[in-house]
Amino acid sequence: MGGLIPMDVGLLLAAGVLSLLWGVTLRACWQHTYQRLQRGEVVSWGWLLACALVLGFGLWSAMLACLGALQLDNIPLVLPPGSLIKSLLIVAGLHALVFGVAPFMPPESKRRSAIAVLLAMVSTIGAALSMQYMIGSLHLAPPGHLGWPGRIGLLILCLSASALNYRQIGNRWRGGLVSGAFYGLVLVLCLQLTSWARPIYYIGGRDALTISWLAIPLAMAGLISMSTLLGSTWLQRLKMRLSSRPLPVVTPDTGEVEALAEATAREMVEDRKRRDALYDRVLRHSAVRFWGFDVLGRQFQFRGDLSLNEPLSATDVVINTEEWFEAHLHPEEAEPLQKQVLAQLAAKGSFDCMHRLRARAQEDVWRWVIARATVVRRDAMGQPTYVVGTHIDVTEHGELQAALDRDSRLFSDGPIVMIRWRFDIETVRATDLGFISPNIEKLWGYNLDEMHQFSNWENIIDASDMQGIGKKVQDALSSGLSEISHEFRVRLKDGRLLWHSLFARIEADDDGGAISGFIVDIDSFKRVEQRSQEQARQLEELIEELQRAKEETVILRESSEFLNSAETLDEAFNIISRAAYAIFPSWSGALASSQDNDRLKLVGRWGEAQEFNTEFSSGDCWALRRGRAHHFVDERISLRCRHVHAATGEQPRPYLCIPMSANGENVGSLHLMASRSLNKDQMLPLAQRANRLGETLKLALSNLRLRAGLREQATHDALTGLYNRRFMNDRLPVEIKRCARDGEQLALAMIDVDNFKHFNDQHGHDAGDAVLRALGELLRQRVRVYDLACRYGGEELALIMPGCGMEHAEIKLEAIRSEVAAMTLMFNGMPLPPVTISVGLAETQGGEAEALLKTADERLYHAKRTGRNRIVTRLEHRPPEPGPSTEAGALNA
Ligand SMILES: Nc1nc2c(ncn2[C@@H]2O[C@H](COP(=O)(O)OP(=O)(O)OP(=O)(O)O)[C@@H](O)[C@H]2O)c(=O)[nH]1
Repeated sequence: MGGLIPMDVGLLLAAGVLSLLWGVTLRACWQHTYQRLQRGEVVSWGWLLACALVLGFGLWSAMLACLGALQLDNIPLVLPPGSLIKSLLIVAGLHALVFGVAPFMPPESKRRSAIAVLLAMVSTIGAALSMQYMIGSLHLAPPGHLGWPGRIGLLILCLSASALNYRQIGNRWRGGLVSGAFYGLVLVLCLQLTSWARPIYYIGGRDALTISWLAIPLAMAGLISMSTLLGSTWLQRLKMRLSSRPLPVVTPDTGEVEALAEATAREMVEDRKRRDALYDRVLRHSAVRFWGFDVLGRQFQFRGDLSLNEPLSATDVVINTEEWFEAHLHPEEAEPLQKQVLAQLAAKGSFDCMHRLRARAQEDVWRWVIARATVVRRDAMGQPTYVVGTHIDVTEHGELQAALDRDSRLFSDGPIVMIRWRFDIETVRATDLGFISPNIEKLWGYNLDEMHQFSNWENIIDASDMQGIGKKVQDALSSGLSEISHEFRVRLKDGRLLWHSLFARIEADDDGGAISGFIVDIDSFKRVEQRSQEQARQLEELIEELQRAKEETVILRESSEFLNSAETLDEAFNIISRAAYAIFPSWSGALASSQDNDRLKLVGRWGEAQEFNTEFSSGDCWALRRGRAHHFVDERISLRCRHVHAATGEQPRPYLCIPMSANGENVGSLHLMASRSLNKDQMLPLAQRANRLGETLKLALSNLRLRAGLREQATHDALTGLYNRRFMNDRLPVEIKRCARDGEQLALAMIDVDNFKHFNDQHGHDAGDAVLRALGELLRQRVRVYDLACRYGGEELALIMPGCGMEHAEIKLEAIRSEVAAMTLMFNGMPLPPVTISVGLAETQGGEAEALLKTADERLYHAKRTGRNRIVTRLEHRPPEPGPSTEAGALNA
């Protein structure tokens, strides 16, 4: 260090120790002041004064250090050049430059720290330049120059001292090295500035003066910055003093001072208790506890209820971190929370976190807590040393949140669609969809944009269902009701059609109306309901069917009984038409009877069965062709009979055709026409019923035929179809008596074919039979309904004519005789010769049948004897006359 500082080891050590002591003092002063200010406590005037003095001393020393670096030995105002004290002061001042400024570096703000350092540098440089000017202008002597060995030695000295000092204060070697490096940099910069300034200084007084003007503002800036820092501290203190209660005036009397001090102390204790009580009450009701965490000591300090639901303790609780974690933290939370906290503590920078944890309230009772933390103290390297925070019990909030989440999930994911739309009061048409819950997309497949387009709703909700809702709204508005419910179908986006139900409230205001409510899917319920309704309907139908079947059975049984008693087909048809009308009450119908040549003719009609032709052949009806009931529903699925007609371009109503056969022979048919259109399913049970009717008719008609056949056989002659002799013998006395009772005559004609033996011999017995059949047919056709034509035996016939006298009987028989004589019969394709008949005619009124028969027979005999082919009404003796020229007559002649 040249001639300025002796390169003496003792001196260096002394300088180091002194600088160390001074730096520690300065640091302690300012740290104490700073911490008090941070806690909002009042800093005493003594501390402030001490800090100011130490800082001022440091600043002045810094200036001296700069001067020393400039080798300005001749500083007359301060100390003799080269003295030990001066040297020590120079080293101490340089060291103080860094540590004097350090307390003004708030740990939380790097920016403010940088500003403080900058200000210190500026002020130091300014002061040095300004001093250089002052001294230079006085002595005009070139300053000495500190060589590089001196500079390096000084730098090593400062680095060592600084590092030791910082280690002492901040307990960190790294911090010491950083601060020492900074210190050395400042020193080197000052020395370099001196070297640069020297040539300028030698130019002359005027230029030096120019530089001094530059130096003066720099020095002033340094002083102002220091004053500002000090002033702000003082102002803060003043502000805190003004806001606090004025301190009692201290009187010179010692006793009074003591009493006052005691009273003040008591008052302060009471005040502290009140504050604690208030603080505890607030804590108790706020479910908040405060805590502090000593990072280095790994201890928690709690202020408030440890378990969050037990009475608060006024005293603070200090507990080891691990113990607290074990005792109060949920096992699932401990590990992740520890990791999280340690990671945040290890990280540089701010520490402000919030997390949720489960803390033990009682044994097996856990409560959710939100923990918030912030760093309030850091070491010189900015690492957190003390963290404060709060624990807020959010269990209820958590439960509420969970409930809200559940509600929200129900709202957004649930099966209920919330909806609100506005509508026009007059038309009840929807005008605006105000709201629809977002779960609509999940439930119906349509997104919210699609739902907000009301025109799309026609595709989504059936028009009739929408009208139904509109009608409900209208009814509610007119009746003053405010609530509606309606079931309707929704077509989902995937095409499914599902039943939904709307439950809504109607509000009307000046702008129109609004409907708010919810829609739920009731499709499964609806389907079950529909199924049960369908089953109930089917059951009802079954019961109805059974009832109908029962009634039908009664009708059929009664009809069968009547049919069994019927003697003729006419009677049977009458019974059948009544039965059909009873079984098919709403149907119209027609009854057809078989005629000759496979033709059928309607013999009865009821209702409006105009579509059935009055005459048709059996081939026109599918039922007659197939021998079983036939039904027609419509042209697409059924075959229509030719005997059923309809207007051009139209098709007939559904109808049924039921054949009526007896012993394999069609005797007629029953035709029924529905009053309305039916489908196939509706028609099938009716067709079955018609089949049952057909089968019953078939049976009854067969019985009728059987009975008729037996009766015919018993009373009729098989060859001629005339009544037989037994019938005649039975009926003749009855008819004679009936006529006698009515006062009428009865005529009896005995008719015999002339020369029939010869005819048989000539043309064969079959030809003779044909003659007899033709005679029987002729008699049936020519006599009145109440006349009885009988075959008396062989070729002899008889005709009983009740209520008929001889005169009319003769006329009648004469006509028959003439017709027989003129009749030409064909047999085997060949004409047969004509035959004649002879007739014996007699009459009676109440006489005996035998006598009448005898008389008639005698007169027949007489006719034979008197020439045949004639009618004899009385016995008279006259010669026989030749008959007409017939083969029989010729033979007879
Ligand atoms: N083909 C046919 N012939 C019958 C039937 N019944 C009776 N005859 C015949 O009729 C004939 C009756 O003959 P007669 O009684 O001798 O009398 P006739 O030949 O008609 O002579 P007159 O009665 O005197 O004119 C007999 O030859 C019988 O066989 C019948 O049912 N069919």
